[in-house]
Amino acid sequence: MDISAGWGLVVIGSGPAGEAAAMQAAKKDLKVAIIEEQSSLGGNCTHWGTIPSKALRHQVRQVIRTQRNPLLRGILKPREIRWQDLIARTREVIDSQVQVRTDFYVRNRVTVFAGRGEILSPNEVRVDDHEGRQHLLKTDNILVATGSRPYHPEDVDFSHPRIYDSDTILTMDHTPRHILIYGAGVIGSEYACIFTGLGIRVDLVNSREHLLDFLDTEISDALSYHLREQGCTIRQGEHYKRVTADDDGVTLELESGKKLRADALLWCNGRSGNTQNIGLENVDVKANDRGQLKVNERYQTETDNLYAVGDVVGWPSLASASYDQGRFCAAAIAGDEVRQVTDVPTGIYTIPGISSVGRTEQELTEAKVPYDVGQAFFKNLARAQITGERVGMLKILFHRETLAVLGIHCFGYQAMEIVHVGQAIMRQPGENNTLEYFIDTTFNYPTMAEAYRVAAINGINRIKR
Ligand SMILES: Cc1cc2nc3c(=O)[nH]c(=O)nc-3n(C[C@H](O)[C@H](O)[C@H](O)COP(=O)(O)OP(=O)(O)OC[C@H]3O[C@@H](n4cnc5c(N)ncnc54)[C@H](O)[C@@H]3O)c2cc1C
Ligand SMILES: NC(=O)c1ccc[n+]([C@@H]2O[C@H](COP(=O)([O-])OP(=O)(O)OC[C@H]3O[C@@H](n4cnc5c(N)ncnc54)[C@H](O)[C@@H]3O)[C@@H](O)[C@H]2O)c1
Repeated sequence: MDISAGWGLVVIGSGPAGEAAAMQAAKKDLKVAIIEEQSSLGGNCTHWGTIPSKALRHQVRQVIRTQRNPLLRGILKPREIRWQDLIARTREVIDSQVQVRTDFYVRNRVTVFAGRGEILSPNEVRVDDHEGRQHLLKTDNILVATGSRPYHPEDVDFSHPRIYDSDTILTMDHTPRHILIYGAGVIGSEYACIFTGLGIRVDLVNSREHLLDFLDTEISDALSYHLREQGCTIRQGEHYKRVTADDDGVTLELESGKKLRADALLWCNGRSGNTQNIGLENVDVKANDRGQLKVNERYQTETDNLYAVGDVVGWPSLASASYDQGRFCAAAIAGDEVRQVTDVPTGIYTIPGISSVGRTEQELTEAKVPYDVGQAFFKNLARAQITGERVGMLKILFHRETLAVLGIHCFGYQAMEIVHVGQAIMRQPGENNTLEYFIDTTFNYPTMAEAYRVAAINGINRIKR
């Protein structure tokens, strides 16, 4: 075994959380090693989650836009597009991301171990590398950034070639005409839009009563409406009883007695933290029943120099937040101020997309906050008319007396980008957080961001009536 000592931080996992922590620790002059068991860096985010799903969505949006454009309509037939071809283009994006990320480690002199990491004690990690060698790393601190994987109930046969999860769907070598999606969380809803955009029949089965019920109700209803309009059948409040598959397709039997049959099934119901066989028993740390670790405000587990960030600690389980958690954790290890990730915006890449930050109307009503609403409908904006992206709205929730912005909820073209304009104002201290900013500031024209001025004027007019 190859033994090395003097490491300041050993990171297990090279997703957004591990990468950001490794870079931050290196900037703080710690001697850093990172261990990754996949054949290239970037984590599940780059290889199986965020990046491939967003690259697929982008291509499908281009197809949809082509269909809407009278000059281009007919050039492309969505039903003739092969899933494998979309995946091939997606691979190009993944490869570019891997290259960029690999360079970060080289430039910041972080040592990469390609293999599986296992914690032996609070100061020792063993690596079983891909060449069959073993390395023992002696370190002051260990960071678990092992991410998550799709949750697999035991009674569903995921080895069957017609049953997929959000990882294996990227290896599907045929283009189904009809797909069942079980689980209408963020992953299920995003993939439902990707498949309906390709003209594939989708049955989206939701175990809850409303789609994405943590969202503003109007926006969640608008998403249901648009998904249905695009040909997706949404079945709410349904639970699976049995999944059976054969050479020709899959049957999903529901507890309500319904039997749904299609060419393939995509299972999108939940994720589990990757904490199995990483040596937690050697440091007296236990994961919960979803494989997640409990951490304090410094991202520290019950063992002093053992830290955890990213999906493995549960909420919010987003790449966006994982980058910040990794950075904040490494800074705290290096002795900087302790910072936590809060006020995370929601960015859901359905078609149309959804984004929000701050509180919802339901939450403000429950908390008895005197608020009002300013709205802008995209169909009235010049930019939306030019691009033909007329579906959507921006809703600003603000305090009726102080005019402080309390929540931004956006649905439609560029929603995930324009939410940040409102977020920047919401983050201003005291009286600087004001709806009036959008009225007193000149915005470029014609832009989607103009929606802020329209919505703010609409809101002010309501309270001055
Ligand atoms: C389909 C899908 C779409 C998503 N879309 C978005 C989105 O649009 N926006 C967003 O913000 N988030 C999105 N997410 C969530 C986001 O991908 C995750 O929150 C993010 O990947 C978590 O980062 P992480 O660093 O914790 O771990 P991961 O990205 O899961 O990476 C963990 C890494 O650790 C490695 N590892 C595990 N165990 C070991 C071990 N013992 N030794 C060595 N290496 C190990 C794994 O191989 C993996 O590479 C999406 C997720 C999915 C599944
Ligand atoms: N655009 C985005 O931000 C984006 C896109 C895709 C995924 N994600 C993230 O990926 C995560 C997974 O999303 P999802 O749609 O699969 O599921 P979800 O988190 O919405 O959960 C779906 C259902 O599965 C249950 N569940 C979750 N984990 C379980 C487990 N380990 N065991 C048993 N039941 C479990 C949940 O209670 C829920 O009823 C979310 O945290 C989401 O934030 C984000």
